[in-house]
Amino acid sequence: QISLSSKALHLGMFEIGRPLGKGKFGRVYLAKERKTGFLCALKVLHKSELQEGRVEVQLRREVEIQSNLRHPNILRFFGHFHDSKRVFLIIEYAAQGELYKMLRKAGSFSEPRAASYIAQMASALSYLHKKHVIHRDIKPENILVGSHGEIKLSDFGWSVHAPTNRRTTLCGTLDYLPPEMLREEPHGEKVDLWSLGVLMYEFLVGAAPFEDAPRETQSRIVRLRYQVPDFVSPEAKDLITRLLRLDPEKRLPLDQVAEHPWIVKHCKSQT
Ligand SMILES: Nc1ncnc2c1ncn2[C@@H]1O[C@H](COP(=O)(O)OP(=O)(O)OP(=O)(O)O)[C@@H](O)[C@H]1O
Ligand SMILES: O=C(O)c1cc(-c2cccc(F)c2)nc2ccccc12
Ligand SMILES: [Mg+2]
Repeated sequence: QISLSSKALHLGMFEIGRPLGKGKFGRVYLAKERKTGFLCALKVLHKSELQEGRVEVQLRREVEIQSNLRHPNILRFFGHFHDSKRVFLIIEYAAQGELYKMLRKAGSFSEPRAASYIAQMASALSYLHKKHVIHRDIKPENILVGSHGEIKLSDFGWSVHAPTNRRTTLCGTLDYLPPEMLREEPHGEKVDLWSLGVLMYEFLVGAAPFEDAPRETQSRIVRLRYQVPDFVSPEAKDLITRLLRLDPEKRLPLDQVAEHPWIVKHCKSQT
């Protein structure tokens, strides 16, 4: 268990290893804490880029939110420090990398595998919502995989404390956006339930339910125009349809997701 006091934090503490990936604002490296040999990921962000991107406030919020989260399916945030040019984030190393890459390689996931992931996501989201944190950017790209194949929700750059009608100039895909966010209306935790339904669909089908050209995607979302292929089991289809509801209040609550027959059937741990 790594315990880093912010005083003692500086780059010298770490042996920098291979690059793990590159995000919009930062490169991420494998790092080893010299004293303990503890492996972690070091996200390096350049202050100049943060200022140009006008994302300083968002980064501070991401750091503030993630610092207080402790859950097996949420990527752990250990600390941060900065020098004159860069901000460094020390985060848990997800040894099996991106779920997105696994999904693209496999095409789609088996129902047992998808059910296990959805159960873990429901557990992470339930923890977050109890703290009135909404993630708002659930998608395969933001889910990493730990050394035992467990999933780790990451990327809290868009998370906020609910409720909010924060205007998000989202530049990523529209595929996961619920109708209320597309309409830039006030929204709450239930936006994550919609995205969980989109995620489940994409795990089982290999493509998102409203995937199309951007304008078509937008109109298909607000009209709830999607179809579930016949190879998807009736139980799985039932859960998808209970999450993809235009009215946020009608989306299946997380505790009922965990007890849904499709989840129970595939997940040993009934706890
Ligand atoms: N903790 C980690 N463990 C293992 N790999 C990681 C970790 N964090 C990031 N990576 C790798 O680095 C890539 C970029 O990291 P990350 O997604 O956090 O950047 P980002 O700023 O969120 O980029 P974007 O906003 O475009 O998603 C990830 O896609 C992943 O491949
Ligand atoms: O020079 C600074 O004081 C500075 C600090 C931080 C910062 C400090 C703690 C947490 C965090 F997420 C970010 N971010 C920056 C981004 C751009 C330019 C300067 C800074
Ligand atoms: Mg990311």
